[in-house]
Amino acid sequence: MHDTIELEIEGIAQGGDGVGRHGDLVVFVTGALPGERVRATITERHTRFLRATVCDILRAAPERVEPQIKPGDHAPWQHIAYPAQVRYKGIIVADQLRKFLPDITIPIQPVIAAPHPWGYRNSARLHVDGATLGYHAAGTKTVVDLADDPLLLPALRDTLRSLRRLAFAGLIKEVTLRASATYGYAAARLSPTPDAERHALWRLATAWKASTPVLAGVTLEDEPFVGTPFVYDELAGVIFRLSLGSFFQVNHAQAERMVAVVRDALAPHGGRLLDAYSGVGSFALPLARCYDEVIAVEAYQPAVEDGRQSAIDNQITNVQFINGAAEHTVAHLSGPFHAVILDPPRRGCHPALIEAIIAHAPPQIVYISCHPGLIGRDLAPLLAAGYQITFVQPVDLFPQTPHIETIIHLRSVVGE
Ligand SMILES: C[S@@+](CC[C@H](N)C(=O)[O-])C[C@H]1O[C@@H](n2cnc3c(N)ncnc32)[C@H](O)[C@@H]1O
Repeated sequence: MHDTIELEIEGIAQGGDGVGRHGDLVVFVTGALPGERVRATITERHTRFLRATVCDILRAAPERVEPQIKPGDHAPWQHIAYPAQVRYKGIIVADQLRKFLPDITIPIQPVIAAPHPWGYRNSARLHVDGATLGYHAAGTKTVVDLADDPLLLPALRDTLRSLRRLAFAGLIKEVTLRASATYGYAAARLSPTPDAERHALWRLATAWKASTPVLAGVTLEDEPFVGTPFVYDELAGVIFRLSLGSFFQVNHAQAERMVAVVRDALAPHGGRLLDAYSGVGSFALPLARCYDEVIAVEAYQPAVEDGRQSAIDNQITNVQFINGAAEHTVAHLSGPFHAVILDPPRRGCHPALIEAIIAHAPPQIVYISCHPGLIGRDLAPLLAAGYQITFVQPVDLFPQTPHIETIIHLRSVVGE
């Protein structure tokens, strides 16, 4: 039997929970908003804090709205009006920076809000359990059926609707979808169950493609299977070839804005740019015209192949893609670099990469974080090496969720 407590919610935490107090303890309450009084069920007890989940809202905040998706794990902030989501994301970034860098006054720009708070996602990864097709419930492997997902672009909603009409049970355990935001079509990747027969999978993929006008192809894992294995999408004036497994920002409109922010931040351009964790070259290729040479380092081979092919397709000749782990590769590159972009995955930058960047001593660095809690850890050695933050620009790539993308520009003040 879990205990319940009543409390006032006074703040918002990294990760999206409301924050209140119970006696001397801080309480992180999932589903609660600042300004609310709630009754909450305690789910975890620690020495200095508790975790809890809202069970009754005794006084609702004016920002609270009716959720669109039930159950709601897939869009954990959908109960917050969109302008308040944007405001809270700004507060979270500011709090995290203050926590890790308390002695530095940091200019934080207002969060760039998304133009479409719903219907923006260009990719999805769904799981299959028997005849249930859906997403994992938060922190579990339980597959929750979501008849329709309003976070997705229309091409993905159509593609999923037609898959639901087919007999996929027992054949597949996972489906990855990618849509082209520019051209309005999709491709899919199936992960088969161990017992699935190839011919049965082929019949499923063929029937799915034939009954879905916007579905251009289906791969079996990474193997081309039916139709095209690629999606083409245009970003910042470059047409990208995208394999199903390559990273590409899920929110196309906001990805355009990110490229513009990074390009403007790095002006004046010229010389050599290093794009570490480059993916398919979402920054490297659009910025190629601003530099004499761009070196893009990426660990995932299919993304490197996509990047190289996109460079050829777009007649970009001054970008070199290197397939390798950035932490092993960058130290061996010959410099100088006039600017560096660091856009690591959620776990942040490898310390060996930060060391290698410091050794190259580029005058400017753009660090892009998708985890505000790690910004301080990754930036501390750069600040100690003589870089200063010139500005911080949060961008909302993930409406209806507490995830935040933050662009940080640093300039070397060594020798100034
Ligand atoms: C957040 S994504 C950024 C990709 C790209 N900058 C973009 O905006 O599309 C991080 C990328 O880092 C790659 N990656 C992960 N670990 C890596 C490593 N150790 N070295 C190089 N690349 C890595 C991932 O495959 C992914 O493409």
